[in-house]
Amino acid sequence: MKTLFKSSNNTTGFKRPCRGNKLKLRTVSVRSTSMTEQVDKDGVSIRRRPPSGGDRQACGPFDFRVTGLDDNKPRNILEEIVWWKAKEIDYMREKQSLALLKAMVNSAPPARDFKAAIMKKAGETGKPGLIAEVKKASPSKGVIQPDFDPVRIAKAYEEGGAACLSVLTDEKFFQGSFDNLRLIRAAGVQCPLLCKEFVVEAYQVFKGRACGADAVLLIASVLPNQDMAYLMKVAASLNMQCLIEVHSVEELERMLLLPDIEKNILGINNRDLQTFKVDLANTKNIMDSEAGKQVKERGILMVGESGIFTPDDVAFVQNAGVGAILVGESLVKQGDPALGIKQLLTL
Ligand SMILES: O=C(O)c1ccccc1NCC(=O)[C@H](O)[C@H](O)COP(=O)(O)O
Repeated sequence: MKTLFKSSNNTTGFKRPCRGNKLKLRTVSVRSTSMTEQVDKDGVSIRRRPPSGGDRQACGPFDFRVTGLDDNKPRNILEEIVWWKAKEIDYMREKQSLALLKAMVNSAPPARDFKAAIMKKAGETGKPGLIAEVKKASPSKGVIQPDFDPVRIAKAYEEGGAACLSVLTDEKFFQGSFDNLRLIRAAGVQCPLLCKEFVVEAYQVFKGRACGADAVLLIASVLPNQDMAYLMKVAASLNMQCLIEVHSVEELERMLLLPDIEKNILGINNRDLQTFKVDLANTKNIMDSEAGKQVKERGILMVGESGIFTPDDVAFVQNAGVGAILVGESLVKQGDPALGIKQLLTL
């Protein structure tokens, strides 16, 4: 895929131009307001790296700055996050090799069944299975919970009736960490854990498993089908499941072409990452589409993600056809997150 190099002053760059250079416009009409976004030939809207490489380039022993890189800025927050990941993974790999992670994975307790935990809870309560998110901060809201103790919050979520937990591991944009995953698992929390990371490489999946994750997030706007299928295989080889996130009908159609999609879970994100606007109608519109009907016929478990604050919101996405919900902000900011879950799900 990509070929990273270190230049003479140790900055990181890319030898190959971004495949996202050949972009076309697509009108996404599933939201209440239609919007236009750029997608490449694989249907991917997020460019994985700056189109002209890093701001410094290397050629043999020389190192030079490329000027006039007007399109070399991230177009939205997801692009900014993904571009940062290349550097972050390099740094992580220097501190902890893949070989070391593999050894940790081999001696880790087995992964738990994420999907089964959701279905079990949903069956018991008649409500969508809750994936409660351990989230300190976000690019859209800044710090959400200043008094952030990940283990206390995770235990409260479990006590309140969450089926599974989502643990944000991104440090720069969400103030999360892989350590939080490890600490929550080590504290004896029984709910299966989702590694909520912006995955672009297999290394991150191994890292998540080594820290105790049972499932991992993969985002359709970031990963073309070939990469998605590869990362799903990596996760399956570690007995992990994937939460595959879409935000449009087109992305859902593309994901439905993937082998073994039924063994995993599909999520619809209600947050528009260009504007940060959250609209629960995104879940309904996608579920009402032809692709949404196929999802129901094929019995694929769907998750409504983001912007769920009230029992009415839960009812709205449940009526739209999802079997699970992913909730962060509305629970994590409460003094008593266990009570927050009971009130949200009216248990
Ligand atoms: O939450 C953000 O601001 C955000 C920005 C950029 C990329 C992803 C983002 N959120 C990730 C999520 O999917 C949410 O944390 C998750 O769905 C929970 O959402 P919420 O209940 O609204 O906190």
